[in-house]
Amino acid sequence: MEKANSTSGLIRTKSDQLVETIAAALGAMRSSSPVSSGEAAATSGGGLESGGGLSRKSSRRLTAASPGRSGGGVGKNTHIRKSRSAQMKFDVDDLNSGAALSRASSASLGFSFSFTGFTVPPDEISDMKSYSDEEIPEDLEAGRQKKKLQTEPTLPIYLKFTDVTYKVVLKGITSTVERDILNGITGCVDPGEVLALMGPSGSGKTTLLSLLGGRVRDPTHGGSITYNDQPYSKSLKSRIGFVTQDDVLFPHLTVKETLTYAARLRLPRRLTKEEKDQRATDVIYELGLESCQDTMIGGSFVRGVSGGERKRVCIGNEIIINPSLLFLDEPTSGLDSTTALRIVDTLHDIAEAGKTVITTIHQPSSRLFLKFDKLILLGKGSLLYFGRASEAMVYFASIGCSPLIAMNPAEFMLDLANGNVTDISVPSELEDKVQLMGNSRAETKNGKPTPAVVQEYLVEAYETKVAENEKKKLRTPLAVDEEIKSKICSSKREWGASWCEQYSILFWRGLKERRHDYFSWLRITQVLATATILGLLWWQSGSNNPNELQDQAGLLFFIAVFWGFFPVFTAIFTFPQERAMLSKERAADMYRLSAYFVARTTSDLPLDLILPVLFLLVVYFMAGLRMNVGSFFLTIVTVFLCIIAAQGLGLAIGATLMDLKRATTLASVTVMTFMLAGGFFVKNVPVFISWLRFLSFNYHTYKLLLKVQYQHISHSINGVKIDNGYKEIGVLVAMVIGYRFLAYLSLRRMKLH
Ligand SMILES: Nc1ncnc2c1ncn2[C@@H]1O[C@H](COP(=O)(O)OP(=O)(O)OP(=O)(O)O)[C@@H](O)[C@H]1O
Repeated sequence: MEKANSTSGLIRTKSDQLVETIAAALGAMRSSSPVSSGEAAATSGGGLESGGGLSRKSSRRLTAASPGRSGGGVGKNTHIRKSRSAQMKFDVDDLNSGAALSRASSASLGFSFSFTGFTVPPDEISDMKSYSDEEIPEDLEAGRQKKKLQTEPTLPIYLKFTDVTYKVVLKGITSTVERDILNGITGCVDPGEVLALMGPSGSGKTTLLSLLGGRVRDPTHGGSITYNDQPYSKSLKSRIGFVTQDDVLFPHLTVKETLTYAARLRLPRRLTKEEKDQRATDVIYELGLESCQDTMIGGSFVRGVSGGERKRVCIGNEIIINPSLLFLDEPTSGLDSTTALRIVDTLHDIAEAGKTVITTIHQPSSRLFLKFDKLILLGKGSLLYFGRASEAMVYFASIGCSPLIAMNPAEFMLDLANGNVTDISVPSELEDKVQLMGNSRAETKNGKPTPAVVQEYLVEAYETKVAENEKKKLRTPLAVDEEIKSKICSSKREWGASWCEQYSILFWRGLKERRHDYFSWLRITQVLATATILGLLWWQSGSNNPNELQDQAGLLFFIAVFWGFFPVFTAIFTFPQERAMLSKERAADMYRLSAYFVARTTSDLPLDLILPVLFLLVVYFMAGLRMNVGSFFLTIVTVFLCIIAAQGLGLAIGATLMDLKRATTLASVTVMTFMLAGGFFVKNVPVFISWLRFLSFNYHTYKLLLKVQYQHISHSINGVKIDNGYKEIGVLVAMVIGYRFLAYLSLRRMKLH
């Protein structure tokens, strides 16, 4: 209480002291700001209610004085008192930045505007909710007591981008069209700042974010993007955190498992496993995920954590590496305003620790908007505003665009960027233009300019009034330490774990993620049911005469086909299904592709090998196949070889096509061809197509199974010659390796694309 009193005392004293300075500052501002003289004149009568234009420091002071964030005791109506007194608390810098102009221009429109959204009329103030200490909402209280993540200092990175352009080539049936996605975007962001990229859907936010985050290594983009005045290099990958728009997470892992595996893979090797696990725990507490840490992430078909929690896990996955630069693509989309606020608060804490944070945002609430330091407003790929978020309204007022009714600043700017000027005053310049042109190109039904005309005006206004100034500011050379320079320029990658550790982590992660598939009763029932039906159909079949032999050979051929067919169709899903995760993790240099590939292909083996054993245990004895241990064991080995070879083919098809529809089509044609060429249906294959047999794993498996069962009876069964079997084993082993190598190469190629 004492603290609160002394704080408000300080505020009063400071504001009193500032009163004189304000008048002088306003005078200075009138001459330096791009705002029209009429609006500047209004400033003097604007009053001091607005909090607009608060700098990062001062906006933080304002936040600190709001309920829930306040450390001191608060009494009845203190919320209002504090907000208002905090609004009184601005520096000369803030004034110079034009904060007062915002008030002036809005006051001139008959209402007073503040960056907390709307300024509430005095008679409504008494109705506003205030909090006593006991009443502080749980969520805010949790945020207040949130444990801060302790991390070592990171390399501060100053991100600068000048005249960034990007175009795509759209190939039609008859022609090729080039489409500009970004047209000369310029801006910068310092360590400790949060830059928001705002704009309507399709305005180019994600594209710009991806370019800045080094995710689009497309040489066709123009302009320059530098990190501490150095171009992008591979070593930056481990200093960049990138939270994508879609939550790419494993649905069956728990929150804790997800973050722990990320920590073990991504944190530097010098940290022990315990330290890495501790970091994961710290992040869980930092993001307030402790209550759901043992809950599965969930997905479309699995119930899991909530959308907000999932988003926080995605952020956790990136902040766990203590990145210097953190990029986020719409981290608050689809979340309620309190959860969104909590996420943006977290981003602020991250920035406060010296990191550079860039986030795209769709339609922030006014409370969220207040929290951004810098803002880029995009409209159809063009820059409509770059500068301090708190000065955006002042800027738009200066070019004659102001809200006519109380409006969330973000909503106002998005309307403008969309060219929608309903409830927005347009400059006389633009009105004149509409009247002069007076045609359908410039005018809509209600006499308002068309979106295209508004857009054109905004781009032009920014280019003529602000762009050059901003560019000059960017040109200020930044003193970069040589050591820092070398760290950024280095193209050496730093893996968080050795190859073997990566393999082991990925192997166990794969087992955990697919543990439900492993013990899927459906699969087990399917295999056992097929085995039982086969056993009944071939019940105690013999091999004493050619007819019996032919029947039994049919069973052996079916076994070869069955265990060639299933593995192909399960393996083709492997890489297409994990494509998003693989791209995300490889883009962050989490592991070597070879470690992932070997781990992914071996973590499925235990189940793939258990199922055929179960199958053969049923079929072998029910069908009365050759009764000795050696034959049973060799039958199992033969089926194993067939499974691993067929899996290789499935992996290769999946990895090459990376599209399930095309992959299943190709796989079904291939499997059918191999089955037909397998030596059971056609004995006299024409010479010109006989080579097809040698590609068929069914043929080699069938031959080996015949050899195991009947080598003591005959040298030729059912038209198939039985020899020593080495050739078949050699071909199957070559297929096991060859198809996998092909799959690996395809994955590498996918990365290059
Ligand atoms: N590779 C591409 N090929 C064709 N068009 C593209 C490509 N990449 C981006 N675009 C187009 O560029 C525009 C900007 O896309 P971008 O994803 O950056 O927009 P956005 O502002 O992030 O949108 P949203 O808010 O809806 O996510 C869109 O119209 C999109 O269709």
